[in-house]
Amino acid sequence: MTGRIILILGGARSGKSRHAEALVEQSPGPLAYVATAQAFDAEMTTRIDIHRARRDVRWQTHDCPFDVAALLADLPSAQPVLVDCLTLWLTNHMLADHDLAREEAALLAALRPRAADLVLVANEVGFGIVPDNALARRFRDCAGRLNQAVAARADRVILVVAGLPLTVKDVA
Ligand SMILES: Nc1nc2c(ncn2[C@@H]2O[C@H](COP(=O)(O)OP(=O)(O)OP(=O)(O)O)[C@@H](O)[C@H]2O)c(=O)[nH]1
Repeated sequence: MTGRIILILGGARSGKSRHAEALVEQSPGPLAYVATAQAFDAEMTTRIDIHRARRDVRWQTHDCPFDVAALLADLPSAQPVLVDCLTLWLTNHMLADHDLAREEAALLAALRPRAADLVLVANEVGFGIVPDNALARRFRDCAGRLNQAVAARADRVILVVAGLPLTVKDVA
């Protein structure tokens, strides 16, 4: 059986992570949680602790702020994987001044069909007003382009709004 590639989009606190976790938890464990967040301050540490506490023993956590492509290649194809989230992964590379085109190409190449589902979470950041500084505008544009590229490769794309999932792409 071939797993699906599923992209879950949503705004901050939209419930996208919880929806993604519930989706992956439908598969038998062990389940891989690929965390791209870096805890630079106490607030982020608390957020991460809350996430860790709600994951049960089926989950194996991999902290991976940068090389998600290499990790995906290493994880067993039959293991369900959740990557949370691509927007923080992009932020990490932008702040480190890495070659975004190269990193994105490697990530997209790693989105190959696997035996189990691969679920990716990303923020939809483009709904607000035009940011007033160049870095924020670049980030918004890069995030939007990345979401489009991942969505093009995904079998299913779900937009989570106020905790409610709306399927916007479903290749049967
Ligand atoms: N480093 C690390 N990060 C984690 C871990 N568990 C969760 N995270 C990160 O926590 C982030 C989600 O934080 P939140 O601020 O709660 O999510 P949100 O996007 O605002 O809210 P939702 O839309 O409801 O998911 C994700 O990007 C994960 O990478 C972990 O074990 N380690």
